[in-house]
Amino acid sequence: MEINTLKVESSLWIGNKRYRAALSAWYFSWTELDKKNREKKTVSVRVSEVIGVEDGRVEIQPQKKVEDTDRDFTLFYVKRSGRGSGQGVLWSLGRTQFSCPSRDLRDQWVTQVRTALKTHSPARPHRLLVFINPFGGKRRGKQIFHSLVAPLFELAGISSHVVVTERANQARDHILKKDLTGFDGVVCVGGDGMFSELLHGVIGRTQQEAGLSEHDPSGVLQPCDLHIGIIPAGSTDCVCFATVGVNDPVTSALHIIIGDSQPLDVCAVHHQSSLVRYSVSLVGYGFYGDVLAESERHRWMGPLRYDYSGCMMYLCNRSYQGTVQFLLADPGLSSPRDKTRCLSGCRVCSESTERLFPLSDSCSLYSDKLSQYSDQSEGEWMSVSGRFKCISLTCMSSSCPKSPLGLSPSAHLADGTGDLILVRDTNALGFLTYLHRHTTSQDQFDLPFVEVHRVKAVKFTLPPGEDSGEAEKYERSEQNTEEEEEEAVMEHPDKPCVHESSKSGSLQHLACTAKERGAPGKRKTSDFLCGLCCSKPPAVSVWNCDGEILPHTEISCRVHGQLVRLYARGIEDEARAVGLCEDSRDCKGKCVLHSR
Ligand SMILES: Nc1ncnc2c1ncn2[C@@H]1O[C@H](COP(=O)(O)OP(=O)(O)OP(=O)(O)O)[C@@H](O)[C@H]1O
Repeated sequence: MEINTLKVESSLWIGNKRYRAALSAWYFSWTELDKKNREKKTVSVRVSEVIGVEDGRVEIQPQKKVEDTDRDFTLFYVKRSGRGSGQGVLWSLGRTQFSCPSRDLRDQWVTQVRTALKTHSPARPHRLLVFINPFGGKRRGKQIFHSLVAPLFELAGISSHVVVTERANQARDHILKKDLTGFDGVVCVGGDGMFSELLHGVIGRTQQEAGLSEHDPSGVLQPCDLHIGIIPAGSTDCVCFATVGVNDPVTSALHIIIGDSQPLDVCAVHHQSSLVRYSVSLVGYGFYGDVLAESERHRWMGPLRYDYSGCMMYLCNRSYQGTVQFLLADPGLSSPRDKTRCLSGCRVCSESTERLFPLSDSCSLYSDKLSQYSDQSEGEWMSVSGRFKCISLTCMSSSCPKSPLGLSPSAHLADGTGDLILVRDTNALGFLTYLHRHTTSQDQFDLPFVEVHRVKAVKFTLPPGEDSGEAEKYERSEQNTEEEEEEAVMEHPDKPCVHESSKSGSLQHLACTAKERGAPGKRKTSDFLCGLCCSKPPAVSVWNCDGEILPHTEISCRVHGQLVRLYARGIEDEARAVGLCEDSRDCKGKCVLHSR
């Protein structure tokens, strides 16, 4: 079998220790030998996780240094360097310098490793379009890219075209309008807002090219070939956290280099027959909408604004009336309460690929765009009416550092479904219990006022007679305080704001307007406090769609299975990732995958 075919095998030295090294199609392994030729520990690196090989003794960090000796070569590879603050495994750049007995042998090793990389890692990107938001997070995007990421890309032979954005939506517009021939993927250096720009650009462009309308709420969308990479550099990096397991620029860069590919479900949100926005993590009404709206008024607080606004909105103790209709997913496939986790190599997601794209061959996964829903009947629509503290739809667990298991711990990244969580009106203590359970491993769905459903589509309507234009009114009432806005803009002149009139761009207008409302201590908070703190609570909330406020209250959502692909592999199970070599016939179980 090819797996056992050795490309090259010889004695090599690391320092003054002798090793028996072997390169097969899938692994580069080296075993320390003692003076009596007895084997000691073996280190084994998957060829797919080799970043590059260089002649001589090479260092790239903190600065590139090359000592061009003719019997040495340096191997760079993915090294698992422990657990991050979340669920996932931190990656760093492993480096080992080998010495050969002769120059010929050195050249043979280098050539064979490079050939193995070409043959067995075909999905690696060669050319990337990188967008850096210089204002994201702590404004370290440029520094993060140039000091941590660019040297890795260079080592791996990836050429990158870098665009430092000068305005909101520049990245989205660039992807929608410019010639992208030759690019294998697009990368953002920023937070969830930047990711969302790339998501909208990539999906929009793909639909344009396929001649499909994004505005039909029940239409099928063409899955996107262009991969998206995320280098986390924002104040919220939830999508990166949920798809890689850690928020670490080096880990993400290494996933991009080796061409990891994680399909992702996307929820399309429509109002009547217009696309409003795409979401991958949260579409939330009630509490989560109110917290976002409130937090936008306190941007000057930085990331603390979310905690502050969460407390304020909790104290307000609001609830809202409405009707939620939902289309159930097949309960035989998985359930939001089955206590499973969607980890790297998830069985439910990989079986979903076959179910969502049954006519595709493995080389061209998305060759038949219409296969996705062709064999599915719509299924059964259910309806729930009442008063809700919050309504959330999430296409992924939405785990984040504050909630390591997330909004829906058993949600899948790529099974073509979302989890709908309905939290009915309850007393303040009950709701606090629900919220608190997100920060522990206790089951937040095991409460009498909470229900969760795995769904393919959702519709929300207000009670008859309720004004469906309330979200717009909510916005307009905010615009009345123009003087205060001007002051806020004066205080944050470096956050330019672009107002747009296109359908999807209108959201940016809303978000921008909210961003402009940052003046501390000048706002009449009484409009927003209710329940415990004020007399007239609002009848209608707003929708929070991946951190943006939607301009409509009555919306419909449909999950599009595996619509985009990220340079990621889902959350790695540490035990499996750093475990024994899978090639047990070669190493007889003694081999450890990469040193730590
Ligand atoms: N040059 C720019 N100037 C102003 N805004 C920009 C610029 N480039 C991108 N943006 C916008 O800034 C928003 C926030 O960016 P990003 O997500 O990278 O950072 P963040 O700190 O995580 O954001 P947030 O403020 O939402 O927490 C995005 O919605 C993006 O559209």
